[in-house]
Amino acid sequence: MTSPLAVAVIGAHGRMGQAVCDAVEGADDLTLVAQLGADDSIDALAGSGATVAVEFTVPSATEENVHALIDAGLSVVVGTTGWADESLDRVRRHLEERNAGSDDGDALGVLIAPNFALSAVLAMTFAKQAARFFESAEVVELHHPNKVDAPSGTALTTARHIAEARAAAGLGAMPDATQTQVDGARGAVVDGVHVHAVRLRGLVAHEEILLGNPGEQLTIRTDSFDRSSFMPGVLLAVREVVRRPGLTFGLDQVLDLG
Ligand SMILES: NC(=O)C1=CN([C@@H]2O[C@H](COP(=O)(O)OP(=O)(O)OC[C@H]3O[C@@H](n4cnc5c(N)ncnc54)[C@H](O)[C@@H]3O)[C@@H](O)[C@H]2O)C=CC1
Ligand SMILES: O=C(O)C1=N[C@H](C(=O)O)C[C@H](O)C1
Repeated sequence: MTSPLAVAVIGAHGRMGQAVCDAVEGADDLTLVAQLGADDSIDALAGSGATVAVEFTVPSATEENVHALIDAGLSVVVGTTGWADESLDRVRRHLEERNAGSDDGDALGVLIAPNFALSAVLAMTFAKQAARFFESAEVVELHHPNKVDAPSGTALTTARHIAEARAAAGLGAMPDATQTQVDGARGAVVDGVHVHAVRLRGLVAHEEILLGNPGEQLTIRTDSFDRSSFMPGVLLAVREVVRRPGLTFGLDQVLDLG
């Protein structure tokens, strides 16, 4: 029998961190060896035996944590939002330097996913597939009011995928004759796609992608009613990241949906 994969959780006292600790403890093939909070240094992992870290913290801390975890010799699964292209490039380069000359078994991986819920991953995939067939597309994300960032990482990724698909299909700007009377009335604009953020007590994490043509509409909707929805994806990522040297962005890559 192979020994369980040793997992450290960074941001362990947060909403997602706590759920991840419980999920890891409930998995026969994983063992929880460290739980770090905001006041702990990554150096505290020395001697823990951790092979993989799961990182759910805050956008302002996540990149620094990931570099420190690579330096500490761990593969990393990241759910924290706020990843710009330049940050992803820095992590990709760091991994290339760290993995140069390593045996396959020693090479490190980092898997960053804006959303680990299967329904959300599929919604993003379907939106990307549908985008080229519609004149109009807008994204509405709806979350609990304790969320620190807007728009959500999922909505940003969805909008970017829609914009890429439209550009590849040669579609121009979307029809929109509106003159806004109040700043922000039409939401944020991400690569030409309008994105609207709702914060409402009682919600967890939800997104609607609205696609319109003359006389018809396609609505793609994903709802996470509970943080348990993210756990199968997080655990899958933990098991996969040790087999995937380098940077992987999006759970769709692991599910062969990319
Ligand atoms: N990818 C996905 O599927 C999901 C991603 N998220 C994202 O995960 C992040 C965390 O979300 P929540 O758990 O709801 O937030 P939260 O606010 O409940 O938890 C964040 C935790 O990180 C801790 N923290 C802050 N700086 C730290 C540092 N330098 N080192 C260690 N811990 C630190 C905080 O003290 C807090 O306990 C957000 O960016 C959120 O958007 C949330 C849900 C699903
Ligand atoms: O903060 C949250 O709760 C969530 N954050 C992620 C995001 O910003 O996309 C994923 C999910 O929407 C929940």
